Amino acid sequence: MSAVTLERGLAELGLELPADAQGKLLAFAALLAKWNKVYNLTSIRDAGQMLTHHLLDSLAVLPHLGDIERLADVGSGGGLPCIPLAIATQGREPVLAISSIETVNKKASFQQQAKIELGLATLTVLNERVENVRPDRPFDAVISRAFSELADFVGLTQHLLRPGGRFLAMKGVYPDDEIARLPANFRVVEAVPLTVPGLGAERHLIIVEKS
Ligand SMILES: C[S@@+](CC[C@H](N)C(=O)[O-])C[C@H]1O[C@@H](n2cnc3c(N)ncnc32)[C@H](O)[C@@H]1O
Repeated sequence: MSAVTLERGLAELGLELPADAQGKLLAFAALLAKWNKVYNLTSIRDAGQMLTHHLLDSLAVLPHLGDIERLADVGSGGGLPCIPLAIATQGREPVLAISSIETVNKKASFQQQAKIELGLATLTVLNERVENVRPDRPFDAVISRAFSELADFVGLTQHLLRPGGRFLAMKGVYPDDEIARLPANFRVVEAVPLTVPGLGAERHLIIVEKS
């Protein structure tokens, strides 16, 4: 994993991160690579691809989160995008509290270990099915990456959101068919094309609101 490639990628994304963030991102990638053998966290084995396909891909959404204070990442697997986002927003004002929701115990345990090793105070890991999560306070936004099709995503997570809150779906090519299948009371308010450095594939952030 190249620190230079990461630095270049972050610069291409226009991201200025806290001083220790790059080191923590590289440490997270190393943890993923190490525990992948045991926990089967990702099909990606190559260190360079780990950087582009996971870290930079996760961070590409950061400029589009807005000034939210509470974010839930649903079906977060090995901690994507929540752990790169938590690393990148340490020390941010207002504080961004991120709850990671993952049903598979070994994946949630990996995230909990990464949270401790990387000192991510703003990250909470919930080993639950999203359907069973009842937050004390609703979230400003719910994000997911490779979780489900749009209609299932909004259906399974709408109980987490405050009124006016946003669903943020990280997708590849523009998902016309999935958007067409959204229930009538949900609408796409923005579809942001994302360019992930070194990825060479289409990415979109689909932002949905309940009307
Ligand atoms: C394809 S993985 C994607 C993981 C991660 N977001 C990523 O981009 O690498 C989907 C994850 O959703 C989790 N999942 C599936 N159904 C879930 C549910 N109802 N509640 C919480 N997590 C769920 C699975 O265990 C799996 O880890």
